[in-house]
Amino acid sequence: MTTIIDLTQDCTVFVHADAMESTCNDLHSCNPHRDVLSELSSITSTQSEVLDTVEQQPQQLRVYLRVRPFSKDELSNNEDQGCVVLENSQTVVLNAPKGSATMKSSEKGIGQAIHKFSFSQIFGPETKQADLFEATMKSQVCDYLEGKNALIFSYGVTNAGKTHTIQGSHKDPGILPRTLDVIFRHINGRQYENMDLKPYLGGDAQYLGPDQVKQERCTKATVFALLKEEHEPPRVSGVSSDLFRASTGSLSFSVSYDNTDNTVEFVNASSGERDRTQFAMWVAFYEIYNESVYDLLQAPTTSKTKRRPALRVCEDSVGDSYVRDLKWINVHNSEEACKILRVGNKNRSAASTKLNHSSSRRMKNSYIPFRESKLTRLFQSIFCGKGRASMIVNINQCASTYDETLHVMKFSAVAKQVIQVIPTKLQESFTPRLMGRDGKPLLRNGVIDDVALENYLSEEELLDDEDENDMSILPQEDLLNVVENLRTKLLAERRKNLVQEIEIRKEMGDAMLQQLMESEELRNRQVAKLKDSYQEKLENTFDLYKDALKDHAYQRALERVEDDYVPLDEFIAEQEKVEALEQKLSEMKQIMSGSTVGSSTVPTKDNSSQTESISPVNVDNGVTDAERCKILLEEKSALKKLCEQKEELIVLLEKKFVILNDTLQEAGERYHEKTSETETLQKRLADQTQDLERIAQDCREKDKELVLLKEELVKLSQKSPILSKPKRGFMANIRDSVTSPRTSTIGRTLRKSVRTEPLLKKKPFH
Ligand SMILES: Nc1ncnc2c1ncn2[C@@H]1O[C@H](COP(=O)(O)OP(=O)(O)OP(=O)(O)O)[C@@H](O)[C@H]1O
Repeated sequence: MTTIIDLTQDCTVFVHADAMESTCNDLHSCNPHRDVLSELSSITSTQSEVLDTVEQQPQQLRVYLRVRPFSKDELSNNEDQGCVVLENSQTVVLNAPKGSATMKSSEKGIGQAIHKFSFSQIFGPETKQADLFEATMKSQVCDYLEGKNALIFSYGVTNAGKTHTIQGSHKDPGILPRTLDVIFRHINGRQYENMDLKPYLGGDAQYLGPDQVKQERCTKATVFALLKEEHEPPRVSGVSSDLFRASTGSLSFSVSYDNTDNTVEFVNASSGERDRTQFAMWVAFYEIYNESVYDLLQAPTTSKTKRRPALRVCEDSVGDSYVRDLKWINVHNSEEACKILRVGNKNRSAASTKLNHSSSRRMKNSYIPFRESKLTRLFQSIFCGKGRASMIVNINQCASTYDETLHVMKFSAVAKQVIQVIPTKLQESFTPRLMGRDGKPLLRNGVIDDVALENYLSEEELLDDEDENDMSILPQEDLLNVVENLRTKLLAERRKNLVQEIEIRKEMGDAMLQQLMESEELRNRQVAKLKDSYQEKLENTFDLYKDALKDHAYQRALERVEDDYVPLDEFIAEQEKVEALEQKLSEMKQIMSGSTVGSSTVPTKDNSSQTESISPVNVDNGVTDAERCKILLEEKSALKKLCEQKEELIVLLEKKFVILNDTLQEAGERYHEKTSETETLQKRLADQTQDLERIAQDCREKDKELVLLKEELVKLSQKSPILSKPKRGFMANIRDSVTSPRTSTIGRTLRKSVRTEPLLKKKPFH
């Protein structure tokens, strides 16, 4: 199987080409489960004559670099800044241009501005398509025709030359049409015309019945019909004759499968064997987009809203991955193969146009780890040693895409490292077998192994949709059994799951309730604590404010008293003045009433003028009575005003007096309180002084007693020194304590007890 991939930024396109070799014997056997490859007889061909030295390296992955030339536009846009320098055929140096993120980082001391990479081989801008094919693909195509799997893929940023390298143009074909051309040149005249030998699962082939063959023909016609509306493009054959000259003149291949162990071995070509070999060539074309696999030979849906059906990736019995339900088309020449390529490209561009119109275009691609991607799964076996892989890294030399280019180079370096460390596995059996988890086949001699099946249908297996094995390889009856078994198991699993779910829900509910209650209680406790502390703080603050207000009011009252203070003498003098004036006023009123009574009988127009005219001219210091009266009236009103002011002042003062009185009273009360407290304390002090005196007195008495006792002791010891010796009683101790007070602890203790005991008995401290 050869797989050629165009690994673009957003999707990956695969073109599979499977060539199967077989003898003409047994080709019409219709048993689809026969291990057809084991029946293949040897085929002959001439062996490859020229092998590139680079390609002889035993690497799993060969990584080539192709640098495309600048376009005219790029040159006029100053994209040529010497970013890519080819040191030799295997080493390239990348120089970060000014303004690139790499240069900016290196200026900040992060990373470098110059990077060096080495490849299996580097192809510069001047490399022709034919030269690239010769140098990279020749030996791989040779291997493929010998029965080995091959994988070729390109990787690079957009506009780097991937499509040009893989597909090329009609005038300048890339490695895919060239490969097809070489293959068809090689199998020319030895093609197996019937369509009844078809690729099956990951790496097998199966015979088809007549109905299935009809179906295949119909499918092929349908696929080709998709191109009918197009103008027929110039035929590839015109170019392929050049190709033939360039690439196949000296090339010939041979391959043989051993009948017993299916190993592949080279067989020296002999013309007789070569004539008996026939080839059937099948191609498929699909893409992986956003981790979904789409068949590009499937006619696109006409509906604007309906999505393309995605295909599933399955594993066969030996663990080889394959795309299930993928369309394989039997092709007989490179023209047919290229038509398939055009159909796929057409469907691909139709799908991408539709995608651009639909909202799903704004869908963000989620990151899929390389190990778990569909791409890795599909080509795992090749990366693990069941074939050879080549990666062509495509780059442009533009300064504006330098950072992306550097990223591609780094990725390729890593990919090479990763793939090289995957251990090489031996070629495994091609027999399609479904293996259980314990490694035993599920089907032995057409009978299902119940134990193996039981193990196989483990819970995990049932639930894992992605990794399921393909049951379609079992016979129909067995399939029914498997389906029945699965149904029973599924029901049992569902029941079990339901019970488990109910239990888990209950457990979770209980746990949550418990947690809720606990947290509620904790919260209540915290709230109560907070409430208490706030209450306390509030009360303290309230007390503080109360005190502050009291002080303030008291201060204000004192200030006001000071402001409005009038000395008592002044006040009395003022009052006397007021009284004198009032008296004078009443006298004047009397005088006035007398004069008014005398003139009231005579009606006049103007009372005041009348009064003036008829009043006697009472000359006193030159002022008439009328004038005096007027003055007095004015004085009276002035005095009245003054009186009113003074009365207000008196009221105010009285109020202040009341306040002052209260304050004084309060102060007096406080003073009394303090005085009584002081008295109590003084009394207590006097009591304690008396106690002290009494104690001192006691001490003095005790001292006296002690002196007496000492004297007595001295006397006693002088009188009877012999008697004193054996008597080590109380008195002896006293003597000891007295004679050696510093050294005897007993003495000290005794003195202490003698001194304190009576005191304690007499009056205890309180
Ligand atoms: N080696 C080359 N020699 C001459 N022209 C080339 C070469 N490689 C690429 N080109 C031209 O550069 C342009 C971009 O190439 P191509 O379309 O193959 O890039 P790409 O990597 O497939 O881009 P995308 O990922 O966007 O499809 C095309 O016009 C192509 O013809």
